[in-house]
Amino acid sequence: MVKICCIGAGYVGGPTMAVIALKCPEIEVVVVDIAAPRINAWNSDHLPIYEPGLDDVVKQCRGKNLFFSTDVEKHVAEADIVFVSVNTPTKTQGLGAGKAADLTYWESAARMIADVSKSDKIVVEKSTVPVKTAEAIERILTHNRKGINFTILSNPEFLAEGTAIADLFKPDRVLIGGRETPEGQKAIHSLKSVYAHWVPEDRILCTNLWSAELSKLAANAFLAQRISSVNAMSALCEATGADVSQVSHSIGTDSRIGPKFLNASVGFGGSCFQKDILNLVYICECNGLPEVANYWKQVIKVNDYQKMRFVNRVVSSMFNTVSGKKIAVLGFAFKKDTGDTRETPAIDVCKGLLGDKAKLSIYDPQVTEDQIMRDLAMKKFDWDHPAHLQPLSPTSNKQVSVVWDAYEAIKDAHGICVMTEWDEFKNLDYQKVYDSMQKPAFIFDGRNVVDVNKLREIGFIVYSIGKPLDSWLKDMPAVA
Ligand SMILES: NC(=O)C1=CN([C@@H]2O[C@H](COP(=O)(O)OP(=O)(O)OC[C@H]3O[C@@H](n4cnc5c(N)ncnc54)[C@H](O)[C@@H]3O)[C@@H](O)[C@H]2O)C=CC1
Ligand SMILES: O=C(O)[C@H]1O[C@H](OP(=O)(O)OP(=O)(O)OC[C@H]2O[C@@H](n3ccc(=O)[nH]c3=O)[C@H](O)[C@@H]2O)[C@H](O)[C@@H](O)[C@@H]1O
Repeated sequence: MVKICCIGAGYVGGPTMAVIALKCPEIEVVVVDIAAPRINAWNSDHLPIYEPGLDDVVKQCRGKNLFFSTDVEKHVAEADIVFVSVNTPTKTQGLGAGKAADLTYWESAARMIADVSKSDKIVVEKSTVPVKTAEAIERILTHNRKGINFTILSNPEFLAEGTAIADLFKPDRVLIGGRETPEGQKAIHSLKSVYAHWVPEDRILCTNLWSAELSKLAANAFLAQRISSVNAMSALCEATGADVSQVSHSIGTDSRIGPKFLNASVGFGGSCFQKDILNLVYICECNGLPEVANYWKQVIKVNDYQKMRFVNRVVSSMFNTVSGKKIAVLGFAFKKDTGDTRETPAIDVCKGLLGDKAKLSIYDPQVTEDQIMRDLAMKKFDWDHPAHLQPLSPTSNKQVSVVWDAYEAIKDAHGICVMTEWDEFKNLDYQKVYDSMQKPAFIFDGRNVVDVNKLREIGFIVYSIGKPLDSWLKDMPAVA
């Protein structure tokens, strides 16, 4: 029986391995992690991450050919294929701070693999890593060699949160990069045969190691760039009376551009876009390509601009101050159908409003009070480390309350900020909402989910990203 071990039971390791176990009943899959609470949760009825369809997949194979364990060394030693799906945060100190990837967790995983191995292994980079990481990992693995052969492959993951199971069941492509040597090609073939259980062969792309590593960074950079491009247009739409949804639709029907990833928003969030682009920028700088670095840096700058533009809209619309005013924040996750808050734009928007002394009442159907308080207190980039290395208790904030119902959050508020596109925010009883608020009642829609005309009829002053401005907002500066 082929044995697979995955180091890192997170958003990628957990769902990816669960799907491999489901589709390959003859393969034993063990997911290991240093974080005991995470492993305990994977072994319980309350999985550590919320992902539609995941519970069902885990229930079907857990205890049969899918296992979760903290016994990292034992399972790595027994495995034929070791996936490494650990954190690769942005460095906060030293060389490359604020940009370069921190490979501490990857390096310690590689050293451990080298130490405990007693048989040949294929080591698979699942984490997103800087191009050429495989070279460094190979050195660590082979330096400690006791006659054992390690073959390294790059197999970056392209799933998106909220649709992880659907993405894994039917991926646009699976990418496998390896050395162009007989051993490298043999390892590619072995990994390919795992995915071939359910992925059509023409969707399994095989490249050299560096192309696979770079393709992952390039894919995220291109996706994020589309959002920054449409968000840049949204600012121009507001200034000119054009409607960004109409512009997106018009350009998206051009088959060369395509309709996806053209939704203007308060800004992109999530654990990877910013981190991976910063990493790309750093690699370009290190390779003496400052113009290329600056080109990609602009994608992040526009994203930061979009979040600040939103805060400034809120404050300037509400008579240039939100001090002491209750603002309801609807949604905190970085997108719908996930409880993940990593780099969510809601953090920057909330911090901006708190800076102007607003009182926030936050509601998200999947995010706990504990998590929100942690996020609002955490330093930039600190979230991307294993749980046991993060601050233990969240700092309470008197200006923030977290509630478990949208209407409760909204009651007596001066304004509403929609931060996540949860479906339930489309279907609120907005007449009831309006009646329960202070007047004038403002709604700032950072996700373009509300029916602007209907809300204006009720009496709301509505701001929607990139839409023709409410007459109330027309004379207000876009950036206060
Ligand atoms: N979250 C996502 O949607 C995607 C993430 N990625 C990449 O995948 C990698 C993992 O991301 P996530 O799963 O989101 O992170 P995560 O933080 O959810 O999971 C990483 C896990 O690795 C564990 N870990 C760290 N060092 C370890 C070690 N030495 N031994 C055992 N366990 C260790 C941590 O305790 C943590 O549970 C990152 O490189 C990320 O850029 C790629 C595609 C999608
Ligand atoms: O490497 C990763 O971590 C993953 O990053 C993204 O996936 P994810 O961050 O989970 O979610 P996306 O659907 O890409 O959304 C990212 C952010 O962009 C925002 N977004 C997305 C699309 C859009 O049109 N407009 C927009 O503002 C979302 O609201 C969200 O805040 C990529 O889509 C995945 O392919 C990749 O594997």
